[in-house]
Amino acid sequence: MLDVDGSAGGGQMVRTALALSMVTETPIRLTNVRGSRPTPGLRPQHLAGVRVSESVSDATVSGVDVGATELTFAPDTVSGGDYQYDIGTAGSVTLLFETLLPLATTLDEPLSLRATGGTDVKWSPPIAYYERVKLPFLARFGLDAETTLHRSGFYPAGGGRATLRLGPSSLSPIECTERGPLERVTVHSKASTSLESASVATRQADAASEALADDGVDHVVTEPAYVPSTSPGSALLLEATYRESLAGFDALGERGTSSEAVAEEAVKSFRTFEDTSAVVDDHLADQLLVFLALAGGRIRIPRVTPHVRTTIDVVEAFGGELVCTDSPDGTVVVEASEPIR
Ligand SMILES: Nc1ncnc2c1ncn2[C@@H]1O[C@H](COP(=O)(O)OP(=O)(O)OP(=O)(O)O)[C@@H](O)[C@H]1O
Repeated sequence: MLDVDGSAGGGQMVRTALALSMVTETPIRLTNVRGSRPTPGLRPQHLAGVRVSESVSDATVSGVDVGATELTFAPDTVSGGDYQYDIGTAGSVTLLFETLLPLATTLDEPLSLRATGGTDVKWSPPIAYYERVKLPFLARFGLDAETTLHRSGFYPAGGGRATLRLGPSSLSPIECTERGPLERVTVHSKASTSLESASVATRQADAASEALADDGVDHVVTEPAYVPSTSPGSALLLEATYRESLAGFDALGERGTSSEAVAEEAVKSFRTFEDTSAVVDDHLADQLLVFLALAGGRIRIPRVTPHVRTTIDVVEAFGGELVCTDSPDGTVVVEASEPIR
């Protein structure tokens, strides 16, 4: 049984360890789960990841409870088919998808997961980021995956629903060290129907469009959407298309924050990224590493964030090696010098 020490990180270490355990068919013992967080141990959204992984890989597990700081997970074979999971809170649906996404590389038949929870919640990829940035980027390297949004779910009630569908995939090496010129930015804005009278989605889109126009950035704005949801909320995504890459910059509305401030937050992240030569944004950077470790290749990321560091630690526990080389302009090239398997 492989020991994976989670003391340096949070939920992402749990998800990455589960995914690599299933892909490599390696039983694991996870210790010091979410050791660096103020409330260590499994939270409901991490428990969801373990439970779904248990179902799809017919795993034998022990120690799986909210608050558990140690658990064992011994997968059998991953089976395709249709699965469902209700996180029960506004816990992130996309982070639940994260646990299964790498399984596309090992599947013999399609797999789908219909999940209920938060689709646009803090500290996780909003569903539009998944649909417009992450999955299209990985599709370029052979990942067959798509998401369908059935209903948006915001904090605190959640109640959002989305389906992830995976097809058997064979990845080519992720070689991506130059992004090429910016071709355009696409602005996607949505808000709950209850916020339509305040024109929230429209104002977010207009403010983002104005700021991009001031910067002389070629951009298009998709029709602002008003969507049914249990709790009110709003989300904005700037999808930046470069000749060789995609990057995303998102922000969520919350009580006390103006629509214009939401736009400003997303535009500011885009401007910061534009000032670098990185190929992927800070979030895709850490989310891609598991695929880099499986497929091989090299990517240029903005910097080594704590999430990047701890994902590299998990990859190393599974026998892979990701080497970071600093570039003179401050970006970092991560190379899979030793892919897993
Ligand atoms: N705004 C965002 N857009 C895209 N991705 C995001 C965004 N915010 C966070 N992420 C991604 O979500 C993941 C969050 O992982 P993290 O381990 O912090 O979360 P967690 O499972 O909620 O656990 P914990 O509660 O321990 O922090 C990371 O991959 C991060 O890059």
